[in-house]
Amino acid sequence: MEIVILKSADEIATVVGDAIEDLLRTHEAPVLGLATGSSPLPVYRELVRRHTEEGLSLAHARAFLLDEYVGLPHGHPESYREVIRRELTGLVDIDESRVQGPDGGSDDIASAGPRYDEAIRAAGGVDLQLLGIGSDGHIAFNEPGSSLASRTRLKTLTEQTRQDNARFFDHVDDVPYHVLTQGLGTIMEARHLVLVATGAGKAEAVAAMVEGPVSQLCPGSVTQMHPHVTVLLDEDAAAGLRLTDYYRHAYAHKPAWQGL
Ligand SMILES: N[C@@H]1[C@@H](O)[C@H](O)[C@@H](COP(=O)(O)O)O[C@@H]1O
Repeated sequence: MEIVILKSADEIATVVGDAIEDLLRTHEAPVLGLATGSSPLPVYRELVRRHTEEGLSLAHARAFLLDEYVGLPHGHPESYREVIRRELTGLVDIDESRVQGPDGGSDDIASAGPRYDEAIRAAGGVDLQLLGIGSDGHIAFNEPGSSLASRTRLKTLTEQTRQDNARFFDHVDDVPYHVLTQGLGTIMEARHLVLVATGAGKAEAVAAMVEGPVSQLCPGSVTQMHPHVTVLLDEDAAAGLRLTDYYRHAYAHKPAWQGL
């Protein structure tokens, strides 16, 4: 696991933007894993900027979302599929048919998860998966207690997550109780995990994820078992870590050929 501590969310967006640009320029059929929440937004703004100002193309890419609310009507402005359209895919040159999320509006939620995992597999798997982390250590919508081997399936949100996400809705009562989320096992199959966390509110979750035990109590900690993980933090989000001197030292001496 590589820990990169930078000064600001904009600096993080530049570094992640470089990694995504490299993937887009070097792969014929790149598959991106997209996350929602506020943490990846600066990265999306940077990709839109590179597309608009520098001609970076996403037309040959495919994209899969991490998760989706269950029960919101198709096209609901806070459904994650709509959020991604608004923040990224509708602003660049990727055709919307190449962007897929778990079908939270399906009449058959029980089979929607396995179907989604199959779609990711059929596309060749995710090359680069963007991730954020919830204040309780969840990634995607895998709440504490999630099986570390889980596949895409229905989960029930904790009340804390419903409260955290209430800011996007008129009222907390409007936040769905259920979601369809890629499982931790599904996420772990992506070839490169890129997790972004900023702000003091994430410091505790980041410390548990990076330096705590691998445990379903902190679902993000499963990423310690992945061979290629990059965690990008600002100073506030890194404040609870113990090995920061080493992380900075290693990044300062990183061989250029390694990329992210
Ligand atoms: N399902 C999403 C997660 O993918 C995201 O990581 C988390 C944190 O969001 P934020 O980045 O806004 O703190 O929110 C939601 O629960």
